[in-house]
Amino acid sequence: MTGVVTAGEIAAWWPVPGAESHKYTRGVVGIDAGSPQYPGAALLAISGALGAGPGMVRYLGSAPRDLVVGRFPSVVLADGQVQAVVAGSGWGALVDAGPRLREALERRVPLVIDADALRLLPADLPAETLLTPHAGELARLLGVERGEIEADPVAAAVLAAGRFKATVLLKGAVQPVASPDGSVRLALSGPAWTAQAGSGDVLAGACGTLLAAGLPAGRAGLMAASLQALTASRFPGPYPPDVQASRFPEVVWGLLAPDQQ
Ligand SMILES: NC(=O)C1=CN([C@@H]2O[C@H](COP(=O)(O)OP(=O)(O)OC[C@H]3O[C@@H](n4cnc5c(N)ncnc54)[C@H](O)[C@@H]3O)[C@@H](O)[C@H]2O)[C@@H](O)CC1
Ligand SMILES: Nc1ncnc2c1ncn2[C@@H]1O[C@H](COP(=O)(O)OP(=O)(O)O)[C@@H](O)[C@H]1O
Repeated sequence: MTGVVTAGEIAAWWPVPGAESHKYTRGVVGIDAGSPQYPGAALLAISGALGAGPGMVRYLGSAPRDLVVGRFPSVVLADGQVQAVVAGSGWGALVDAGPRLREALERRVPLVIDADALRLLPADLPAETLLTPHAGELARLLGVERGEIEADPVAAAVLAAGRFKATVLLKGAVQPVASPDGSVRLALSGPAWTAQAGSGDVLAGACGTLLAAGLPAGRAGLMAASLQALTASRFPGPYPPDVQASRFPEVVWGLLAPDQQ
């Protein structure tokens, strides 16, 4: 049986800062998303990362830097220590994905591998790697038709996690998170308002923040996907994905302190 994660589990796992916390202990997430071809993907991934409550976001990608700090002044452009990296969203054809992914791997921290970085997975992925394909990307990775993935997303996620020895969050209407040991859980589901260009980039950013906070990849995937779904349930309507991400904190607070809502 495949269990659905509960709101209570998400609240219990949420990384709440303590009195002694500082930005580096809360977790620094490096975002290598976006490019001159897809600059918006950088902003979307950053909006998702910030909405999940990181200690710091470093921008490591190739989108125009003025665009990034003009929109998000808390983002640090200087390279340095990170505890997790999000790689691949919006790289497009202008980023040389092989060297770029190797650079991310050389940091030896947990990774979210999304979108264009999923085209060239190395044989040995680090522990706590989270792959975030949609059905089209997973079909390409497994060399099967997309319909096969959509017919049984849970089986497809389990197959992929075993094959790539990494945790797999398969995006879509039903969102299984499968681990290499064969276990699988479903994220909470939400309305299909989230099915819009850029929601995946937001989700990757949120996953990165939770990995940087030290959560195992499976929990990070379940928490971030559920947070996005819960936000779309609480704030239904055609909000763009970065606006949805800006409401994440209210939803997190609702999980942590339900009686104060
Ligand atoms: N504002 C931006 O800058 C955005 C940039 N994006 C970037 O755009 C590039 C292309 O991404 P795409 O995903 O469109 O293209 P891909 O070429 O990776 O995938 C397209 C194929 O997958 C199928 N597919 C797409 N989404 C699916 C889903 N959720 N379920 C099932 N099948 C699906 C499509 O039917 C198509 O066959 C990536 O680099 C991506 O990160 C997108 O994330 C959208 C927003
Ligand atoms: N039917 C649906 N119901 C709810 N959420 C959905 C549905 N379809 C897709 N999503 C969400 O939309 C996002 C789509 O991601 P993706 O296809 O990678 O988009 P993009 O690359 O354009 O950002 C994911 O976050 C997924 O959770």
